[in-house]
Amino acid sequence: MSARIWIVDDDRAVRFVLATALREAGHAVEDFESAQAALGALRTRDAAGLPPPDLIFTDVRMPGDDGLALLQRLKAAHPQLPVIVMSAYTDIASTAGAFRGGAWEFLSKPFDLDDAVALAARALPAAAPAAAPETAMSAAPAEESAALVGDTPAMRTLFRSIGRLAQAPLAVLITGETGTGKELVARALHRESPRARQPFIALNTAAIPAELLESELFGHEAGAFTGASKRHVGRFEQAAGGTLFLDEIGDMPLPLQTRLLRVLAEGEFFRVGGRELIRVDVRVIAATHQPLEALVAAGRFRADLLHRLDVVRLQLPPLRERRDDVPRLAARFLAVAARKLGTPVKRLDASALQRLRAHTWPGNVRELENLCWRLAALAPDASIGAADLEGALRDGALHDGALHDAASDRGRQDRGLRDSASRAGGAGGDAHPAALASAAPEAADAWETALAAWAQARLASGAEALHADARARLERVLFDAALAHTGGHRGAAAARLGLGRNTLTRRLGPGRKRR
Ligand SMILES: Nc1ncnc2c1ncn2[C@@H]1O[C@H](COP(=O)(O)OP(=O)(O)OP(=O)(O)O)[C@@H](O)[C@H]1O
Repeated sequence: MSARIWIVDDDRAVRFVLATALREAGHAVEDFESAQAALGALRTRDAAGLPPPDLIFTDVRMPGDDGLALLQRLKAAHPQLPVIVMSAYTDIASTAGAFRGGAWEFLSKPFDLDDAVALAARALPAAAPAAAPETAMSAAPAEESAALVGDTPAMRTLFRSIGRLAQAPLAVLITGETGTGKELVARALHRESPRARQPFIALNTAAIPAELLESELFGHEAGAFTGASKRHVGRFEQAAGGTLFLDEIGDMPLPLQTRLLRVLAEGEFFRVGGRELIRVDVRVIAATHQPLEALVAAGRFRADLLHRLDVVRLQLPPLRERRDDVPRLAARFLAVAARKLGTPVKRLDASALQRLRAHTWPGNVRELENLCWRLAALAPDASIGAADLEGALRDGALHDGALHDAASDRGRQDRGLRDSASRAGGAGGDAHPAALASAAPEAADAWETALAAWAQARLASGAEALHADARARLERVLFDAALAHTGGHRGAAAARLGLGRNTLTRRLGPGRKRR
């Protein structure tokens, strides 16, 4: 099919090669070196009663009006006109900006000419009506939008998908190994969506004890169960109007899966112990490092829930499949670490980069991030060589669980620690899990993660007197464990705990049976 296609780009070489390829494909092509020139030509056609071109390719960064401003004007005058936005800047802010403005497709530069011609062929008959530009624009500054680092083909494809998906209110399932950036992607989807000004609420299903999960998700009324002294607003309600990110969805207990499915289908629910029907508009983004199909086959995950969550799937590639991103990720992490540690920025020399390229990264980007923090804190010189890496990689393997299959659990623990550190506020927010783990290896124990999650949940729900509550729970667990160990013998249990017998007895309270 022959069509009238315009190309707008200040780069003459791009105009030339693209126009030539499109002409060879049988199209009538005109090219313009600026947005103003193209708009002038469009006005002339409009005035003469001639139809607009069938398709426009435009670059983003050009002197004068940029491609996104051009897109806006084109869409205002001719909403049906398909526009393909081209750019070397494939960050999420650019791709999302293009799709938000109504772009038909985003073409990363440099591109393959055959791909560009094929894209044009698809755009011409398909020419779907463009989405109206959203009024609720992202409030995030460009720098923050670029938080997801990557320039490999896999990441460019991902950024394009994020830019496109952010506009659609579809359920998204993010899959990928631990540490590949699933949560970061979920945040980007939210930040670039029309919901950006509403809350983004994350819940790590694996980090919350199963018995607390239901009330965490849906809230509870005062008196709903022992210990529920006040009404608690669940994550669904907290996320009203925004996005709820359910991480490690594969770990959700089956009964709760059933409840979640019903809520997703009906858009309404009762708080635990409540009678008031709560309606909320929430976009759910789920993530998992587990093969959910296999869990379905094993009867551990509901097939119908999978279908509801898995409307669109984003598969994040492991770092070993995009090793070209390692240097820029490392540079970013070293810079961030230096800023937070207040030290000069360190750099990896060629030998170090080569060594990192050879690494298999079982802990993915998180492993690299932790390594960079260790190096920022511990490497002796500003220039980091391959020799400096050996110790750090070895430590990392131990701390990140990279030598074992524990990478995913460790990842969760790291995050639990970081969350609790950052919620502690002030300088604590800058403490990095790797630094904490190096200082006190036992700090990464799972129970601290669970405690952090519990504390966060309680704080989020407005609970007070947390310390007393936590201490009571800690003691109960410790006492029970020690008593179980000593066959219920209080004296022996107290001795093992390093407490006096009377202290133990007093703290156990009158309700406990003696031995
Ligand atoms: N492309 C990226 N650019 C910059 N930082 C990244 C990128 N991907 C991941 N990270 C960083 O790596 C760490 C792990 O990312 P994230 O928590 O999103 O991974 P995840 O896949 O959700 O992990 P898990 O499966 O363990 O929950 C985070 O600190 C995140 O900021």
